[in-house]
Amino acid sequence: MLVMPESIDPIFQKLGGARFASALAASGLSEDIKLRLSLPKAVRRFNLPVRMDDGSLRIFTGWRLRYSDCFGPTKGGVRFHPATNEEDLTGLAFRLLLKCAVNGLPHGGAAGGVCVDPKKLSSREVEQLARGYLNALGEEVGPDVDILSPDLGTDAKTMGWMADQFNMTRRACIPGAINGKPPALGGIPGRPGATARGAWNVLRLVLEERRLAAEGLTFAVQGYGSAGGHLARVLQANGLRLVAASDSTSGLHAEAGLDAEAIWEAREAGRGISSLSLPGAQALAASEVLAVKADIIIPAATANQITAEIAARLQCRMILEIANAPISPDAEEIVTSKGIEIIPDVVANAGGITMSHFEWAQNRGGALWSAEEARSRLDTRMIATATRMLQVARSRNVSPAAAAQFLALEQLSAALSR
Ligand SMILES: NC(=O)c1ccc[n+]([C@@H]2O[C@H](COP(=O)([O-])OP(=O)(O)OC[C@H]3O[C@@H](n4cnc5c(N)ncnc54)[C@H](O)[C@@H]3O)[C@@H](O)[C@H]2O)c1
Repeated sequence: MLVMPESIDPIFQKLGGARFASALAASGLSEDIKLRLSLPKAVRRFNLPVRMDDGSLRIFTGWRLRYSDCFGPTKGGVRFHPATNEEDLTGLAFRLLLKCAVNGLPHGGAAGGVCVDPKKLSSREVEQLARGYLNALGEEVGPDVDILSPDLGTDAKTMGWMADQFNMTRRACIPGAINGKPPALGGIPGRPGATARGAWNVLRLVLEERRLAAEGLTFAVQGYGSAGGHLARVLQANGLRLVAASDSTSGLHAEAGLDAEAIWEAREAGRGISSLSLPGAQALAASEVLAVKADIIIPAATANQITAEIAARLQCRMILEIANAPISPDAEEIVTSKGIEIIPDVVANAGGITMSHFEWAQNRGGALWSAEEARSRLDTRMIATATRMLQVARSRNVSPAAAAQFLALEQLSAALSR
């Protein structure tokens, strides 16, 4: 694909959304750097044969997309999901690059996956696919090249198969190539709650900056999953009140407060929110949780959930972005025109990737960190990034969301000016 100067801006609109595109326009980045940034470093597509349990052969399509290794080896998830496609993976890898840039992580963004519904495969078939995926990457995977981690439809078990396959092909034990492994195989303790812990650190600093006491503030969570559910519990433990929550089954609303722990226990037991009846709570549609009256709204489900229609009905002071790009492009201006503060995804949800970076660093150093050590390092990094973001916002008189984009561009410019 030949990229002409006039076609660069639409590419960035698509890759990084309006927020990135407007920061880019104000950044004065050279045309050379824009050109370098406009295309991924490498895109691989492969066909993966799997011998099914019934003896038939099926071929699944997989991709690995490495956006840029300007900060270090690329790093990113591998998803096994029926909607996997190259365009979405390109956007994911680009946003991961921005996240590494803002958070000063020595990695470039990557994303990969296979177009498959793993729920329709047996465990043996998924194992074949995971091992086949790793084999297809050949030399383009490894702790100094590209590091794989779990994403939709993949978990610690899948990553364990890939790590085993990687070690077999290299005839060595090299744990730093695959992240999200079980702790017994070199995974990092404390990974599951890392995104929530990081987000709380960021929120705490933003509240301090705005001279708001956390105690007694109300919040609502859309997407009571690993990230959203952990975060609801952390916020409740710190004195905030959960007034609404939803998962894909339904939502609940209670002005006087919902018990974050009770909803988490139900989730852990495999029961959705629709199965719950909590004292004083009324049921409401999953997406309506975003429009309830609360100080902080936390979208933690999927992208583009805050549509223009929802944005017009928002009744909050702040949005803490846990899902990636949860505000649709046409809604962002409505949100900001209402004076609602956005705590941006690239900083708010970076606890997970930061902990994942620690797993790689721990594996390369050959040491095993304690959960306490990993958490304390996470706190230090998250506080440093959030503090920088707020300083830039103050000094440039822009929103924290814009400041985060400026920080990313500054880092990218320094790394790509050659
Ligand atoms: N888990 C992490 O460490 C992490 C880190 C960074 C970003 N994120 C982002 O946060 C989001 C959630 O990730 P997760 O790991 O918690 O996933 P998860 O699968 O554990 O949880 C997702 C939750 O969202 C719910 N959901 C899905 N669609 C919904 C809808 N339309 N309305 C309400 N609820 C809905 C699901 O029922 C589930 O409870 C994703 O966008 C992910 O990219 C997660």
